[in-house]
Amino acid sequence: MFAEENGLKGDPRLQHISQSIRVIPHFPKNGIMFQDITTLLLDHKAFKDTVDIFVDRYRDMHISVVAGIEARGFVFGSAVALGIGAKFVPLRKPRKLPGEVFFEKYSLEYGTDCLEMHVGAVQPGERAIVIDDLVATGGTLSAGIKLLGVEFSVFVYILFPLRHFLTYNCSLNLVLVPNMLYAFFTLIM
Ligand SMILES: O=P(O)(O)OC[C@H]1O[C@H](OP(=O)(O)OP(=O)(O)O)[C@H](O)[C@@H]1O
Ligand SMILES: Nc1ncnc2[nH]cnc12
Repeated sequence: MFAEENGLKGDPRLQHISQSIRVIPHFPKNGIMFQDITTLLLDHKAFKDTVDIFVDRYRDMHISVVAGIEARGFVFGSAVALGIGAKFVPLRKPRKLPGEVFFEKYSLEYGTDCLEMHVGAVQPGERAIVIDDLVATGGTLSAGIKLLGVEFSVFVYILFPLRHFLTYNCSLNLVLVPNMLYAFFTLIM
């Protein structure tokens, strides 16, 4: 579900947020159009509007877990968690979490990686949202969904503050995880 189709059509905040993202060609390697959200973070209004839109949407949905994907999902996810009154659970890159972990390996647009989550961070039946800045191949998001949903049978709502425009259609196919209930919400088409 896109923000524009969900009551935010014509909302000037969306265009401002979109314009605050810098695109850097050929980073970190040739052919990648890197969507740089650090410029959004420099713009207080764009950053606040981004968080507010997600807080307004998820505030009254009985969400008790916001899982943020390292590293950029931490920035947006922790702000949304505070706003809706949920706990924040970091989904981290390998060998960063000190306790016992569940893990999921995945492939990226420029390599392979793995996500880990602390055992005990989420309880069966909790409702969670997974937050990251964008989706490219969908590998990272898919790993995040599996970490939460399959292990704990949680309801998973997915939102991205941003998304990778060029490969979006491909991403949606790849992130579908069978036998799970989840919904997408994105800000920018
Ligand atoms: O849809 P995908 O192909 O999986 O790519 C999307 C992921 O790639 C980026 O993170 P990255 O792994 O570069 O790590 P970072 O946030 O630490 O920079 C981005 O923040 C997403 O997490
Ligand atoms: N094109 C892209 N821009 C920013 N982060 C990314 N992660 C994977 N692909 C990316």
